[in-house]
Amino acid sequence: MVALSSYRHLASGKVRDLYEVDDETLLLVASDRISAFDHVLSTPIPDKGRVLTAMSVFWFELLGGTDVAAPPVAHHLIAARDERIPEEVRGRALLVRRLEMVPVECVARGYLAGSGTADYRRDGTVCGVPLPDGLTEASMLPSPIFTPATKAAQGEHDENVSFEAVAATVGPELAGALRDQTLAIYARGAAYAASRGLILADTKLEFGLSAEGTPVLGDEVLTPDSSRFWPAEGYEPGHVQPSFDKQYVREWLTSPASGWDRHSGEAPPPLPDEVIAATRERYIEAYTRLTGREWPPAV
Ligand SMILES: C[C@H](c1ccccc1)n1cc(-c2ncnc(N)c2C#N)cn1
Repeated sequence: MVALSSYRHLASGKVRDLYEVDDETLLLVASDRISAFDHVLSTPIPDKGRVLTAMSVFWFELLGGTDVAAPPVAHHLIAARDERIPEEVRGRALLVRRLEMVPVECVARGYLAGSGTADYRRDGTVCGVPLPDGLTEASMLPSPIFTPATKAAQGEHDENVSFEAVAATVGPELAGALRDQTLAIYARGAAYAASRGLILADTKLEFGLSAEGTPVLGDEVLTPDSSRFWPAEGYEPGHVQPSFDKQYVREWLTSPASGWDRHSGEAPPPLPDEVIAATRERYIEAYTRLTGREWPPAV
């Protein structure tokens, strides 16, 4: 049995780690860590890594399948079960093909939220895309838009950039292909989520390049960490929507019970057991509602 320590550690994000298995193969590990208000919390959410990994696998299979309605999406997933996946991370790690990653955060938005709302309020556009007057927080957009960003250093926010800036960086042909793939994947994810009573407000995808220079979907896909999921019941534009997965965490951290001031710059306090348990249940509910599969998945 191989140990995780036998793989070279390549990178760590807020809640994920990346290791080298061999020249062509990487191990993408999802931790149980959770971030909120730009802090990685000190209390993990049991099973969060496994649930989000299973969700990515579901989407890779759906998008990469031979569904006649849409061409299969090229992606980096090799295996979710493999003897090269160490026991200690089994179920929350994916064997993926090493790609030459494109340095663009490929974001699609069907609704106005987060930095999209801030940009819109400033000048009526998001990433240079003009939007109609009169939109508000959580408004549904006339049609989904591609709003790329450049990856910021850890702890900083990504910077929204125009399509033209992406074209200047990677060339107009690849920029167009990234936009088309991002919007196509968002559309399929949003339609599927809607059929399960969930709104996919936006998502962030990362791509690498095939030998022919075409986009290959990498990273995690359409998870609550890379996307905003809102319960369709209760959707109402005009205010920040409850996050499907992090609402309990956010409400407790901003309640007097936590004793924490989110604007203090101090680290948040540990979460109480009942918030941890309720959040774990929300991740499992997101998985079962989206996929229609039982939790835990059959081994
Ligand atoms: C942003 C993300 C990351 C994940 C986990 C921890 C820190 C960063 N990342 C993914 C790659 C990457 N590189 C080459 N081939 C690939 N197939 C992938 C993927 N996925 C590089 N960085």
